[in-house]
Amino acid sequence: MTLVHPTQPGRLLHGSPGHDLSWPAARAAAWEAGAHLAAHLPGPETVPLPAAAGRVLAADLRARYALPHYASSAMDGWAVAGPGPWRLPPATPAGHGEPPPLAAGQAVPILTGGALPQGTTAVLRRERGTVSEDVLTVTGGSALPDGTDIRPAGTEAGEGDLLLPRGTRLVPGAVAVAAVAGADTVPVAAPVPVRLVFTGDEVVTSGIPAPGQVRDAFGPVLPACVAGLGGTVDSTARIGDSLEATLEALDGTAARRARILVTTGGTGASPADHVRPAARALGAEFLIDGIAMRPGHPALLARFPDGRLLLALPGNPLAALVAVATLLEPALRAAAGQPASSPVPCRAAGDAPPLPGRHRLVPARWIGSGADRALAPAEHVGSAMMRGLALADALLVIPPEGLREGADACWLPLPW
Ligand SMILES: Nc1nc2c(c(=O)[nH]1)N[C@H]1C(S)=C(S)[C@@H](COP(=O)(O)OP(=O)(O)OC[C@H]3O[C@@H](n4cnc5c(N)ncnc54)[C@H](O)[C@@H]3O)O[C@H]1N2
Ligand code: MOO
Repeated sequence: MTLVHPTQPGRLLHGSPGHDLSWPAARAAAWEAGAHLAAHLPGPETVPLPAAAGRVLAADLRARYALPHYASSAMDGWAVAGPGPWRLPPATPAGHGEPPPLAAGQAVPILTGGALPQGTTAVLRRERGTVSEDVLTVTGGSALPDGTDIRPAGTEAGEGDLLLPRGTRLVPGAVAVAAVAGADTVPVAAPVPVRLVFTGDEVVTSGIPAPGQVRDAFGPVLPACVAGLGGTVDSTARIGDSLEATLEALDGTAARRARILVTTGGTGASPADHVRPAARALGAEFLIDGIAMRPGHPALLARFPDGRLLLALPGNPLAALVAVATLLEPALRAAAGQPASSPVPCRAAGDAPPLPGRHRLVPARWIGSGADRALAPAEHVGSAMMRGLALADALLVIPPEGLREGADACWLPLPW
């Protein structure tokens, strides 16, 4: 099976392809640019826990007490002491309060999560017990080993255990563990304000596009990508293909509030493409001026004199999202105080011919299982196509020398 076609002969590339940065070097440079930005952002702030979702933790979070902090019941039923049968106190309702101690041969009703009385040796779950005249027995008479359905204190964490390292993005599970561990407020990294600028006279945002028009693939998705990587969308703009509009979009009041500007389209060298000329006119330093990768080679990373980063994504939708995974992911993660991510080793399903000097990133899906698990490139993965990416599990990274069926390869997570 052939994964991708080799370079079409005679295909023109933007700029001077010999100067495109290699894909690994581009990722490293994007990380460095983000880390440089982070060093110039305001320090961490403390926010109430309910406002912390999506933010990045600025200090290690430790358990303020053992989890659970008291021995508790894992089931609704009875706390029992010693071997049965057990005598029940008359008409004691199950509750969550501190119960009186149990002597051997006694039992008391208990609820899931309830504190166990001192002396408890096991919990008998409701459906396994029979009560007759205040005497409780195990239904069917089987034994109840000590420790059954007891959650001992500290089984999940001891007091002071590290639960979330600094740099963790506070996804719902992380917020929940912070809450159960006793956090009321958390220190989070300063927000990284991002401005999104969508270019293109031909781009329409609703309905059926006329011939020559395209439906905007980026407006509905880039905010989610930015949030998923730890950034905050501060403003958005939609502009036509003019230099004046591009200059204003990159340097107006809203643009100056942002620390990272992300543009879509207009990265080429045609008279309708204004991102590079505008960046140059504004004195930007080009950190990455094209990447030796496919798709997405015209992507650009530049720094304005005031330190703001410009990340220019190519207009072709798959190219743009591959550039998000290649550049925005490391840059924004670094700026937001998260650790670097690295490509993950895997096996590739199928062959890919060499493409000298260029990495290829292909939307791919997992096939097989166990030792046969491998990433197989999806269909519909042309640079202007979204169908393959839509159902992909990952981006398969094909090195310039290509891949043989079953060869060791690596993958990048999708940037959301
Ligand atoms: N002569 C050459 N032409 C092109 C080259 C080349 O090397 N030489 N490279 C091609 C590659 S690769 C890419 S990628 C694109 C990059 O184009 P631009 O960044 O300048 O983007 P545009 O020209 O504005 O648009 C390209 C394409 O993408 C569509 N587009 C733009 N915005 C959106 C959007 N919001 N949603 C969906 N689609 C969008 C646009 O309509 C065009 O079809 O250049 C190639 N050309
Ligand atoms: O290779 Mo372009 O960057 O078509 O997508």
